[in-house]
Amino acid sequence: MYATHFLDLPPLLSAGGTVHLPGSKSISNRVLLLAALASGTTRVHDLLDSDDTRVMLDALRALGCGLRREGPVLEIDGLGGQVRTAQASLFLGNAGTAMRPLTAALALLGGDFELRGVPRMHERPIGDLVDALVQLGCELEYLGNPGYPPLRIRPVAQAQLHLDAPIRVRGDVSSQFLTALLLALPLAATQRPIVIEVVGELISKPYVEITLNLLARFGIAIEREGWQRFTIPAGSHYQSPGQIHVEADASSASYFIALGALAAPRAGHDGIRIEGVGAASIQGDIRFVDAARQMGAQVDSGPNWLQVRRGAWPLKAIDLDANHIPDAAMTLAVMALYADGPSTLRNIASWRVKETDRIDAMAIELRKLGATVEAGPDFLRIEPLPTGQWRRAAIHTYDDHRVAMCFSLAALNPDGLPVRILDPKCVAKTFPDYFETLFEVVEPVAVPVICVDGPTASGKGTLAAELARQLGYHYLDSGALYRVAGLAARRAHLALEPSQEAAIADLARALPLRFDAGRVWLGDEDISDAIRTEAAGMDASRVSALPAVREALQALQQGFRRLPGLVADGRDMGTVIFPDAPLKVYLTASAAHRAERRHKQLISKGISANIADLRADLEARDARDSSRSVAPLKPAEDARLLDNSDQTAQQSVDQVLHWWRQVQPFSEG
Ligand SMILES: O=C(O)C1=C[C@@H](OP(=O)(O)O)[C@@H](O)[C@H](O)C1
Ligand SMILES: C=C(OP(=O)(O)O)C(=O)O
Repeated sequence: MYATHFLDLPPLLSAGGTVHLPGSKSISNRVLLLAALASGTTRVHDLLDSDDTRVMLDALRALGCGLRREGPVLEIDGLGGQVRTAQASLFLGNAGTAMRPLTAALALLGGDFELRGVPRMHERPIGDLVDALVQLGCELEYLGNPGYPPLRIRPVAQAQLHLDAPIRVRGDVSSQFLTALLLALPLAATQRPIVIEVVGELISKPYVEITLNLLARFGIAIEREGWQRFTIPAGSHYQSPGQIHVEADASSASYFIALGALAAPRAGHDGIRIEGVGAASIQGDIRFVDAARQMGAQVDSGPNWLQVRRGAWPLKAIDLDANHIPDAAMTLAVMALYADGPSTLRNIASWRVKETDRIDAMAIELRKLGATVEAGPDFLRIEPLPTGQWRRAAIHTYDDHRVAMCFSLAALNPDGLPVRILDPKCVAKTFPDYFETLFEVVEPVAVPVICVDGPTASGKGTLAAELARQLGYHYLDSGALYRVAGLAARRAHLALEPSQEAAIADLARALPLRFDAGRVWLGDEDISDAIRTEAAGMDASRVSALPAVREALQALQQGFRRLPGLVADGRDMGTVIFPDAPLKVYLTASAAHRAERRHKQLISKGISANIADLRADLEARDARDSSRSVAPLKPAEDARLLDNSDQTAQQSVDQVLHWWRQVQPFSEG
């Protein structure tokens, strides 16, 4: 997951390959609750691991539920209708699928509970569900604004519940209120049937189908008359199915279906293949496939896979009542930019009460890209965005995973512009590795590289590693490669001189080298410390003067250029290895400053050193590095010079980030 302030997506050229998507949020959280309420142990396969499921798991654990991980399987010991903890304060993040169903279940289970979430959760309505539960005789109290979490639940005896009359619940704000009652009321239906009546038009109906389907898997067969009346038969009790598999998330699939529809085919691939969800899905969002086809996508499917290829191009505009696919329809709003006319998404009022006001958020951010958008109380109308009119935008994501994921598709724009996604970690709600998964199947126009070259002890490593951290980019410490080559050559008893050039180059080419969490590995050995000695530095300088060794290491270094970008530090990054890098920095400091820094570094490691000697060594090394015939140490012609003699590390980082903003500007407004 990218936990950076922003993630810059370079313009994308094409896409192709296979993605395995994480489990469905809607299925995962329903299964967790049902397994917790049931008698017996349930083994859940392929459960989604994300913020929304984590808050549900934490809540179940707090209620006394036994949870065990066995590799990819989670084992849940059901509570059999009895909570083991009669008092708890539960934090449910921004998970509607945890807050709403747990409210109903806990109101019926009996106990003293507080349910809270993130600030936005306290703006998401729950009044219709609370009204239904109060009608039933449950005791709930608002701790903040009436109609919204946080909530306090107090115990009531089952005998006090009014189960004779139908329980009426509004269905036009969120289907999760009905889902919550359906999931929880079997707790009270042991003696008599319970009837639920929906007031008003039920929205997001396919989510109620998921609920009914999973209840059936846990032994509860709900009878329904249309979408208005649901009966939970007398004698209902949750029975664990033993094992249950969670399908991949169909809403998450929408971004990859769209990718297949939008992107030019990638050489050597036949469109995008999505594994884990397909035509046999119980998730309503699989119907996104119909909408994508209507826009021109070619989609083939099997029971649990989809294969998507670009069909009509540009896409065909769409006018759709998207009430049945409220989550996936956000993806259509970005696809509409690539259509042959204006597209309209209707009957989407519920977007206004989800992770953010999604109608406003989509309109604002689409306009930042240059689009003309009309936002109404329950619709969005989006004009296509012609070539030449796209703008570089920093997309505000409103802590809404879907805003972040759908706007990544703007990186396919025909104007070849990058897109900045602010706060990319918001995808953690349902798809923590979304961007990593995307990067596996897209081909960028070019992967951006920032080169930081300069003499020894100029602070390149510190600067480059920090830049990489802040940008979410990969990091290449090319100096380490030479150090490793030097170390390997020494260990192979090769003299570090031209007579052994070919042998050292062969060795370098086959180095089993790995950079992992700030450590350097050679095979199974952590050699991070061994390559950091002064002697290893001298050896690195020696082997790096051998042209055949440099050539052997070139391809290895260029292989580090992967999405979303690279910060490479060394001596010839800008001149030889990445000559097309959009930003090259040549970092220097006076020999006196560098000797002083090196001295401090050594002293802090308990190694005694003499500043004058260190300075003499540095100067000798500078002279050797800048006078060697191959790739001598010198600034690239287009490098920006940065003398950090009188700068703090932070000031250097800020300076380079300022240059990077000049090279790659984004409009925030
Ligand atoms: O029951 C569910 O799993 C969901 C129902 C839908 O909400 P609404 O019924 O509020 O539209 C959907 O947007 C949400 O992501 C998940
Ligand atoms: C609306 C969503 O979430 P929640 O389950 O919190 O309602 C969503 O995932 O798009």
